[in-house]
Order: sequence, then C-alpha cells, then structure tokens
Amino acid sequence: MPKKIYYTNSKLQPADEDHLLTLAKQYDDVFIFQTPKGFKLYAFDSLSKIIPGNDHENQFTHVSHWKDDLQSLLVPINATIPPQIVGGFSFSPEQTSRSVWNSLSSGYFFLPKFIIIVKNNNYTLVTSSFSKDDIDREKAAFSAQISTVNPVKKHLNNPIVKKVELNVAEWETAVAKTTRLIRETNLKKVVLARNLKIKLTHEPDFCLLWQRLQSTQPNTYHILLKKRKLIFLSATPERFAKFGAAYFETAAVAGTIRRGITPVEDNQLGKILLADKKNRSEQQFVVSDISNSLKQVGLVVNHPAIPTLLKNKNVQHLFTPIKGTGRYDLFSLLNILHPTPALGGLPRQDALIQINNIEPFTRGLFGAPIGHISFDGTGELAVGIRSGIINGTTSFLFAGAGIVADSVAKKEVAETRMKFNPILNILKDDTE
Ligand SMILES: C=C(O[C@@H]1C=C(C(=O)O)C=C[C@H]1O)C(=O)O
Repeated sequence: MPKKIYYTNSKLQPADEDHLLTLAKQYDDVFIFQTPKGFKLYAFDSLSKIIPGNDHENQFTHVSHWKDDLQSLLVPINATIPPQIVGGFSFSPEQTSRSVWNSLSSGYFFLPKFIIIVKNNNYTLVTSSFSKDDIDREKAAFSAQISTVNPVKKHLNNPIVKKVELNVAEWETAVAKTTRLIRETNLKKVVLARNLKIKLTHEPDFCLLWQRLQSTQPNTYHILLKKRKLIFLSATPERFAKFGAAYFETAAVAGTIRRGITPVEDNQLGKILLADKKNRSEQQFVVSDISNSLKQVGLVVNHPAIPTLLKNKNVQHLFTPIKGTGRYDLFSLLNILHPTPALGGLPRQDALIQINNIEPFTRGLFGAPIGHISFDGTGELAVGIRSGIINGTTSFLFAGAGIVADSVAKKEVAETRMKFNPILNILKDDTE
C-alpha cells in the first residue's frame, strides 16, 4: 500500500534570499524558478522523483501517470494550497547517451518536501510529509532554519582556465548543408545547436551564480535545478506555457538580432529585425505551428497579427504571445507542442532527424520544458535555453539558432556565440 502524502501550508515571514540559497546547499534536490514578472518558487528536498524519459512510455505520459498516482495519495491538513511537481523534461528522450548531462540526461521531476511561493512579497510555505504526526514539527524546524542559517559570502575568485567552442568548423559546414537541404526538400527549418566547454579552477558556488544571474539578466526567467552535484542554470526569455484548467498561454519567440550600444542603435536594430523577411518567416512558422497544436486539442486561439520585440540583455527577438482558451488535457498538449519549431524545426520529425545526425552531443534539458505544475492544475513552464550544465569544475553551455533556406553559416555562429553569454558571463570571475 503506497504511503499517504500529507500537506499543509502556512504564511512565512519574507525571507532573505541569501538565507534560502544557503539552506539550499543542504539538499540533494533543489529547484528555483523566477519569472520575468517576479513570481518566485523555491523547492527543497524530495518525497518522490521521476526521470521522465527513462521509460518505454512517452516522457509526458510518464510524468502524467506519476503525477496522477501522487495525487491519489495526497491528504490536506488544514491546507488551502496543494504542493506542486517541479523540474524539467528532456529535449529528446531518444538521445540515450548520458554524456555531460549525467543523471539529468533524460530530464528530472520531483515532488518537493518544502516549497516556498513568493508573490508580491507574500511568502507561503507548502510542506509535504509522509508522516501526519511529524508534519507540523518538520514545518516549524524548516521555518526556524531559514532565519538561523548563516550565509557565508564566498567571493567566486574562480577564473575560467579553458573556454572552447566545440566543432565550430564542422557546425558551419552542417549549417551550409542544412540550408541546401531546405532548398531541395520539403524541410523548412532546423534549429541547430552547438556547445561551449568551460573549465574552472574550482567548483563554483551556485548561490553566487544565482545572484549574478539575477543582477545581470533582467526580463528573463531565472531557473536553477540542482541534483546532487549537477547544476542546470538557465536565463531563458522564452515561455513554454502558463496554464490553468481552462487556459493555456504560450509564445512564439524566434528571430534574433543583437542589442544596440545606444538606445538609438538599439531601436534601429529592432526595426531591422521587424522588417527582415528571413526572420519574419522563421517566426511565422512558429506562430502557425503552435496555433495549430492548440486548435488540435480544441482550444480557441488568439494572438496579435504581427510580432513585437522581446528585448533581453544580450539579444532581441521577434515575439508573439499566443493564448488558447477551453478545456484540455495538459500533458497531451505538452506532448503535441514539444519541440516547437522554435527549438526543433519544421516538419518536426524531419528536423529532429537532422538534429540527431548533426549534433554530436545530447541536448538533455537544453531546449526542453522546465518549471512547476501544481496539483490544482495551474503552473508555468519555460523553454530551457540560454543555459548550461555544471558538474564540478566542468561546464557545458548550449546555444542554437533557427536555420532556414537563406541562413548564412557565419552569422549563425555569431548569433549562437551571443546566446552563450548569459551563462558565460556569470561563470566569469569578477577579476577577469
Ligand atoms: C535555440 C535558441 O533560441 C531559439 C532560436 C531563436 C532564433 O533562431 O532566432 C530565437 C529564440 C529561441 O527560440 C537558443 O537560445 O539556444
């Protein structure tokens, strides 16, 4: 007989983030998720965990079944807010080589023991436990620790000793070949990624990396998933989904140009991007494909007719918010949507074959949906780009670009180089 899972929620005093990050160091499983709008969720420790892609089942169905099983075990104790599952899917569960992703290669979700939700500076703690008798004591001990923990401010002082962009010449050739294939076949778009390997003098302090992410990357999600020594970090601008029982909000983000040095130049670059045929058609593929997927599950779809600009620290993109309304099954829709042509390509299966043939690495969580899903049916997932995996002193960063018929290989190299910057810059020591 599976054990019941009791849960309760309570108000918390606003907590100092230094304290929460220091506390995070004690736990094997940690997930922190912050939206561009300032919603924050911290999750510590796990009562149950799952590797989405580690099964014969489809990864979305697998997580859906696990979540349903957990739901049947939940028992509220004076609770108004249920717990949530947190974590990420993998880009492509068929990619079996574990590589740099190690045990995160096929994705990772867990049901946290402690969740802190921060909305408008209101802090709520949701505690879950196998023990009805112990839950109040566990909750009190955890809350007490938040204020008593002693944050040690460590300066990073951790220079990058080696930084290598892997297989650049091969990647350029692959981009050129792909553009030819697109011109000659019914393939329309393939998002090709490459990676950057970084070697540090010693293991970085993830608390400092998180703080740097916050201070250097405004207007993006900030995401940290820690599984023992493995740390995945992302400063993605791209929403995969914000959802409730009867709505599903997503966005088409594609087409990229750098930020300008001055506001005038920045505006000019934005206008160039908005007027650029190649980028507009690349982004239109994404809008149409996402809209069709939402319609396929019976949602009524609304989106503006033309894109606007989504500006981040290093780059700006074409952006169209897309909203679906109506009832639907969440995990079936996630399965239909992922990967959208913003991260895979079009037609999807042909593009995925190209990606698998060309890329000599496993994408792991790169480009995959990552976030939190509540047992009340609400939640939010982002697309895990502008990201990297850190394992001790070694780190791999990932960046991709949409290749269409008239893409120019050298420009795509430059674009992906810019996309390494969000994580590269936080790994750099201040003194460098
Ligand atoms: C694949 C990435 O970004 C995606 C590709 C884009 C493009 O080709 O212009 C833009 C935004 C993202 O949808 C990445 O950042 O690694």
